[in-house]
Amino acid sequence: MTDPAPLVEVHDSPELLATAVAGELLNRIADAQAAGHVPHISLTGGTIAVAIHEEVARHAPASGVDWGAVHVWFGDERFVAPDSPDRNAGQARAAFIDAVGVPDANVHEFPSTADAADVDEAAARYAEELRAHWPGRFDVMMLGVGPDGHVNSLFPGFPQLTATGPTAGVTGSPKPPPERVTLTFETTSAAASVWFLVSGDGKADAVRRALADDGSVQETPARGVTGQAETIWFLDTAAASLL
Ligand SMILES: O=C1O[C@H](COP(=O)(O)O)[C@@H](O)[C@H](O)[C@H]1O
Repeated sequence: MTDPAPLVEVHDSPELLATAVAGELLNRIADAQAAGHVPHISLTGGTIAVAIHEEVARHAPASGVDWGAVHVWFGDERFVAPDSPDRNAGQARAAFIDAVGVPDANVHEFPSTADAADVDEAAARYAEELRAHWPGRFDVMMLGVGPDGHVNSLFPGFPQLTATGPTAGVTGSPKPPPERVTLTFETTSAAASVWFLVSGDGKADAVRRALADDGSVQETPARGVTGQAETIWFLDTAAASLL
């Protein structure tokens, strides 16, 4: 079976993009729960992700979502202190997780520098977390995209692009902070729905390269992720300007 062709949805502003994605995410979670399923979602870090998370918090009360029956994962993490403002998990907690009340047992954070000696140990510990608590499928995986085409902490030309195993440690990241931990393509390939979230003209060329008929994953890592059921590119007009 071939993966379905990616869909592109363009919104007039980053704010409208954030509201639309948040609404769609709440609908997907509520629908999955109505069908008797416990959804597992994977979050991304980055600017537009925080705006989306804040919209999730704003619309959560009317959504009918049972936050006690949702599992939250992270696509990548900066390997920093637990209270560092750089932590993707800390940003997501502040934006919506703590406000909506997902139980701590269902929030699967990557280890921080307080929990692991180095990025490789942190990656191994997250792989163990996946083995223990993940059903082998994400309902929705949200992915920010860097101007260089990176997703999660999978950077152009870096060895993690061909790593085997579910997770990988990263050192010398071109985007600070330099030490990170990431899901690999082996794990991102288990997402039913992959949603790319991209805002701003600084990302327009990365979006163009990712959606072009040809090109390489080594140059544009975003080309390496597709959803089993759907792949949607949620863009604002600036990010879509070179399509
Ligand atoms: O460092 C990261 O960057 C990307 C994209 O972030 P953005 O601010 O350019 O939108 C993000 O997807 C990733 O999770 C994060 O660790």
